[in-house]
Order: sequence, then C-alpha cells, then structure tokens
Amino acid sequence: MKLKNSLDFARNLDREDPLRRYREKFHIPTDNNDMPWLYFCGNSLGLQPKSTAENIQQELKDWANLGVEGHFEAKNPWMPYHEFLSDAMAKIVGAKPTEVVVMNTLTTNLHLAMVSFFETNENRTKIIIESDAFPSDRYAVESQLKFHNLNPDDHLLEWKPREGEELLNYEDLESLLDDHKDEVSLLLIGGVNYYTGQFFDLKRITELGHKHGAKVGIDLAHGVGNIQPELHASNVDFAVWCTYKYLNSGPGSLGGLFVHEKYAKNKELKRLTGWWGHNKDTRFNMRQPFDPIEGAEGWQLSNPPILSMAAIKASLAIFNEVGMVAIRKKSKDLTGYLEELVLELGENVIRIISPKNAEERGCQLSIQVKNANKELHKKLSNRNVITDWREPDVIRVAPVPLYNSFEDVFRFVQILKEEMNGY
Ligand SMILES: Cc1ncc(COP(=O)(O)O)c(C=O)c1O
Ligand SMILES: Nc1c(O)cccc1C(=O)C[C@H](N)C(=O)O
Repeated sequence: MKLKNSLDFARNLDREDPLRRYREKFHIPTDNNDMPWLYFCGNSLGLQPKSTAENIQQELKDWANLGVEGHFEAKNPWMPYHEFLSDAMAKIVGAKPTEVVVMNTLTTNLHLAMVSFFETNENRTKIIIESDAFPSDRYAVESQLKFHNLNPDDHLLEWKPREGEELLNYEDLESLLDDHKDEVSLLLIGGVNYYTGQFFDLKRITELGHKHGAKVGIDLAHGVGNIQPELHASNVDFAVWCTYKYLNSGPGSLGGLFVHEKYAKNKELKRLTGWWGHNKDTRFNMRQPFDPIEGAEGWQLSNPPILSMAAIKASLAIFNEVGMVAIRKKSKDLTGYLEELVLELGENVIRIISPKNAEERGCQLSIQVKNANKELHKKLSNRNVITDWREPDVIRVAPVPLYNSFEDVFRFVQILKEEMNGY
C-alpha cells in the first residue's frame, strides 16, 4: 500500500483526477530550469488561460479592421458584448442571467450597490460587517456612512469572533442584530472571508438579516469560481465580485454585480446612472429621460472595456465546460489532501485556522506556524512556492482545482516542512 504522504500516492491521485487535463490549458510560471512554480495564489491573482491571448487578439484584429463598425460587425459585436458573459457567470454564482452583469471593478460595484441598498431612516442607520472584513470593503462602508452624515464610530457594527477564536458564529450575528433591533439597514458580509477562508451560510445570513428588516449584500471576491454561492436561492439582495482571482481574467480585470430578481422591475430604487444602463431600444435616440434596463444591467454606467471582457470570456468558457459541481468536488479533495499532510507536521507546531468542515470553506487554507514570521513566507518564495502572507501571522495557501495538482500539494508540504525547521 502506498503511503498517503508520498510522491507516488500524489501522482496516482493526479492520474485519477477527471480534471487533470485542464492544467494544460493554463500558463504555469516556471523557474530558470523550466520547473513549474508551486503556485497557490489563485485567491489573489489567478493564472492565465492559454486561450486568453487568442480571445484578445480577435478583438484587436476586429478593431484594426473595422474601427467603429466593430460595435456591430465584429465577430463578437461590442455593443452587446457584456451579454455574452451573463449565462456562464450566472451559472457560476447560481443566479438567473438577468440578475448578473459584468462591469466596473469590485469596490466601484460595492458603492453602486450601497447607493441602492443602504437606505436610512430615523432609526435604521447602521451597517454590519465582519470585524476582519477586507480593508477595501471597510473603507467603502465607512465612506458611505460619512456620505449619509453618519459617524462610522457609532453606525458601523462589527460581527466579531469570540475571544481566542478566529471563525465567526451565526448566534453572535443574531445577538448583534437583536441588540440593535430596528437599527440595522445593511449587512455586508464577505461570502468567503479573505483571511480565514470561512465560507458563510448565505441563506442563513440572509434570513437573519431580512428577519431583522435589513438588506443583505455579499462580497464574493473570494467566493466566485471557488464555492457555489447559489445567490438567487439564498435570496441575498445584492452581491459583488472581481474576476481576477479564481476567474483567471487578468490583473485589475472587471467585476460583477448580482441584483436579486425581485428588484428587476423596480425603477424607483435609488441608483447612480449612466447611458449603458438605459433601455437598449432607445439608448441611441439620445435626449431620452433615463429608463433603466430591467435587471442587473440597469446598474451599468459606461460602455465596457472589450479587451478585459475578452479575457473574461476566455476564462468563462473553461468554467462553462467543466461546471462548478466538478470544480468544487476536486477542490474539496485537493484541499482535504493539503489539510491531511499539513496536520501530519504536528498540531503543536502548525495550526490551520480555516474551518475543518469542507462545506464551510473554499479551497484556501490559512496556516499559522508557531513562532514564524514573514521570513518563512520569504523562504518559501525563494523556493518558487507562491503563497501569500497576511498580517499578523497567516500564510494563505489556495490550491486551485483547475490548475493545481495533488503533486503540487505534496511538494509544497515537503518544502514547508524543510523550511519550518528552526521555528
Ligand atoms: C474581499 C475583497 N474585497 C475587495 C477587494 C478589492 O477589490 P478591487 O480592488 O477589485 O476593488 C478585494 C481584493 O482585492 C477583496 O478580496
Ligand atoms: N488585486 C490585488 C493587487 O492588484 C495587488 C495585491 C493584492 C491584490 C489582491 O487581490 C489581494 C486580495 N484581494 C486579498 O485577499 O488579499
């Protein structure tokens, strides 16, 4: 019998992996000897699909040959280009195509959504976020409060972990809502927390929020393409995400917005507007009063950058082919294997703060090594192991099912073991 902790065992898992051929579809960075890096940073910037260049080239070619006529005559006409992304994106987040749109970037979309869904009245003035929300989310929320002349010190509430713990408990969220009865207007939660990797029960959170009269928004930066958020069924009011992490669409690429179908026809909802959100039939008549497109498209402002969208289109084609069910299945196996090998290093020297239950996390494990500091992360990088360090003391490791292998995981743990010596 092969030992789990052996290269042979890992290679065997790769041979049996139904998704193994997808690794070939990505550019994996290599060292000077053409050895592939051990890349575990798809939670920050996903790797480039080989089909991306071809997709972008098509649009460059059409622009060169057609100029402005490309809006209608390009192989993929630019005028409706964002629509080509909606079906695949909707499947990934568990939504109806009319509930999603690709536009802007994450933080911009968060602001636009808060303009619509953070409504205040005399009593309801507060927003709840996770105490360890990603900084950009916190800054965005603080600035929205200030925009409404509300002091964040009084109106920003934090859902905190218990003393000595990292993960959040739903009972504590409920107590927080009870303690601030009728005061909370919006709950904004990271669907998968960037630091711990905790994947929240979105349906449960939404039910809690709605029961207390609050709207619920989800930041899916670390969730999209990683877990299955089932946005429509969860009944969340809105969600926002980026596409440069697990959706592999390139640095600074566009974000996404989900607005639940129940708001599709609501033209009274406050929003910031632009011409791309206007009724497509009359957009070019000009001089029309604003008439929002029904659904998420009605939140668009500008005509979108086609070159970035071409990269997203390339990546979504892969997701569409594989499907989130198969991706999630491999993800649980791959991260489960990583967890097993890491725990063998000894719980007295290493600790995983991500949830133990695979249903409550995505692919990322957040690891603490006793007495280690950022130097350890540097040592790993020097050996072409790409992870990231998040202050104060966590190494985030995200094996991505589309391009990481069980062998990558095995090799990572071997190197970690060697470099941990001395801490
Ligand atoms: C949870 C979360 N929110 C917000 C951001 C900021 O995204 P962007 O720079 O695309 O607005 C990120 C990533 O950078 C993130 O992980
Ligand atoms: N987008 C990034 C960038 O351009 C530079 C550095 C980091 C990022 C990230 O996306 C960080 C990521 N959101 C995180 O969870 O830490």
